[in-house]
Amino acid sequence: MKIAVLPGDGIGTEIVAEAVKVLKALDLRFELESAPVGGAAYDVAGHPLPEATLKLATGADAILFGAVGDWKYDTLDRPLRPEQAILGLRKHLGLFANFRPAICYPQLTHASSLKPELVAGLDILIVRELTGDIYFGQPRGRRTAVDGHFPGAEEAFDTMRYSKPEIERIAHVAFQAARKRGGKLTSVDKANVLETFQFWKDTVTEVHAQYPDVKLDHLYVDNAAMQLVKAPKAFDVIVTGNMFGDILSDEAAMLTGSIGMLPSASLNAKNQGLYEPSHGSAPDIAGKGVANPLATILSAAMMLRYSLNQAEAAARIERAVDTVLSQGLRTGDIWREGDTRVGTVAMGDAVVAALSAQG
Ligand SMILES: NC(=O)c1ccc[n+]([C@@H]2O[C@H](COP(=O)([O-])OP(=O)(O)OC[C@H]3O[C@@H](n4cnc5c(N)ncnc54)[C@H](O)[C@@H]3O)[C@@H](O)[C@H]2O)c1
Ligand SMILES: CC(C)[C@H](C(=O)O)[C@@H](O)C(=O)O
Ligand SMILES: [Mg+2]
Repeated sequence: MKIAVLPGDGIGTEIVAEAVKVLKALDLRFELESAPVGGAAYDVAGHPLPEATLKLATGADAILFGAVGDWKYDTLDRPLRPEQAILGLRKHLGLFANFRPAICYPQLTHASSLKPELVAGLDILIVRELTGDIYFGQPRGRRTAVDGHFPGAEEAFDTMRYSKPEIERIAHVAFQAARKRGGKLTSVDKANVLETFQFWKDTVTEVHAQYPDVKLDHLYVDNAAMQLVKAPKAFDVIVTGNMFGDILSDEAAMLTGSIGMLPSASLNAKNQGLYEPSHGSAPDIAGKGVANPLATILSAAMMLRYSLNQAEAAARIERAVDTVLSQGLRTGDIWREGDTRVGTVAMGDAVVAALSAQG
């Protein structure tokens, strides 16, 4: 089993180091090989996704990814910015199915942005389509407007588009996930305004015919954003497009206590996967040793389960995370009065200690 380790920049290097430590503490045989990506790769190789990094990722059984991006690269041409590395990996590897589970650990109900009773027992799954939508639609660019409110003015444009097979395959993934869970799927769209999302809604409805055991409902994205903070436990699985999924998953993260708690898995048709926390490189806290590594550690657990066929080892990591939270250990983002505040490394060490205590 070969794991490509791509820490990236910002807190990426700090959090991935902890996840690697946890993986090495398991009694498993795998080969870990690291490569620079994002700003770190731009700094040494002049490109955020160098050929060698892409080759390593392509040949690996799974990829453990940290985070990329920093405001200091914002003046670069778009193709050279760190974020293009993660977008490029998703596109090159066909990682269309992104799973973002928002689980509120019982120990963290008081760290949630919502009242504890609204999030106690929360366990929802966002299935985000990851290789289409306005993120990748062509054409895009800048030009002189020939019509619109200001003809003759400079304008910028992107294209929102989804093909039927793209919607069908993510719908199948989501229905199957819902079938294994609570049997309820909510498709989130903006069909009242956008043709792309009327097509999305129609297509998801058609695919539903193959999953009569799953209850399907549809919500407009603005209502979904509101319902997520009003009654998040009413959801089970949410399926949505690339951009809405990006936004709703950050919102859902705060229900669990912090964006530092939300792992993710991005899978392709061959079940090859890239595993990364849902958050970014957090330039505001990078280098300070305070970032929460648990989303990355939990992403490593998802990697063991989904790509490496090691469900038992995955469960061990999840139990170890539960243990450190029960011990009252908290990084700053989830710390509340009475908890023990720890840094990134101490949190990783505690997870390793909890693993060895399992025997
Ligand atoms: N997949 C990725 O690599 C990814 C994801 C999101 C954003 N980004 C990029 O990251 C950069 C920063 O973006 P942003 O600030 O909008 O989002 P961000 O997710 O990096 O940070 C948002 C806020 O959450 C906090 N935060 C994030 N992760 C944390 C953790 N593990 N522990 C504690 N606090 C944490 C940060 O300190 C910040 O206050 C941008 O360049 C953005 O494009 C990359
Ligand atoms: C960094 C950025 C391109 C990325 C996205 O928008 O998909 C991030 O926000 C995420 O959620 O993984
Ligand atoms: Mg995001």
